[in-house]
Amino acid sequence: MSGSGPFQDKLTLRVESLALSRGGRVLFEGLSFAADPGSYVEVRGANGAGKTSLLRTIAGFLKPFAGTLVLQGPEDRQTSLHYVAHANALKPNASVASHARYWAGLFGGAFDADLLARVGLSGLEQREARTLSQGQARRLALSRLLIAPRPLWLLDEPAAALDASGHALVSELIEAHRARGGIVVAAVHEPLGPAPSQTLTVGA
Ligand SMILES: Nc1ncnc2c1ncn2[C@@H]1O[C@H](COP(=O)(O)OP(=O)(O)OP(=O)(O)O)[C@@H](O)[C@H]1O
Repeated sequence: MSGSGPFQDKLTLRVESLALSRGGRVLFEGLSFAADPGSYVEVRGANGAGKTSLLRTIAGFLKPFAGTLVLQGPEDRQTSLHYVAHANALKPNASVASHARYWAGLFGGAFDADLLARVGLSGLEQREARTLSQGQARRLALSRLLIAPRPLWLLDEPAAALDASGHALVSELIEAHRARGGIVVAAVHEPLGPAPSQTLTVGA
């Protein structure tokens, strides 16, 4: 799929002969791929293969052991991407709405109760995060994707803990983002639904 929306021509990701290491051990080497606007890259691999490490490297939190990783776009890396980690990183005593307001301030977006409805959290706005189910907490973590538009989404097992409607939601979010010219790189154990433009297997 090639994007044609607001992110078209905004960002490209080029990875050449990438090698990553953690704790003095090389996880994988020789990984090359490119992602243009509208791309959806699925990252597969066994537990411990290095999927999360790859996402964290693209996000700029880890340095490659070897190779090059170039994110080319008009803005700097941190304002070009959303990284939704495996852990939801919610504040236990803060409400659903206050998380959304906090992210709106942090990411430069706007709080909008409709977006909480879009991720299936209608009626839960005043609930503290510690009282949410795992799936509801995952939906809240994903809501930040809608709060501020950013061209690159790095998603670590985004559908973890989600029910069938949650899986459909993740698919819809990814397809809509691609249609706007966004790029999605997702670490998964099972296919999410949308046909990937590329599937990478790390640590094989
Ligand atoms: N801080 C760390 N120090 C040392 N080793 C680490 C550290 N973090 C992760 N590792 C190791 O790096 C390897 C890759 O971990 P990573 O989380 O990237 O794998 P993954 O493919 O995402 O796994 P999973 O499918 O289980 O989520 C693992 O062997 C892990 O034990």
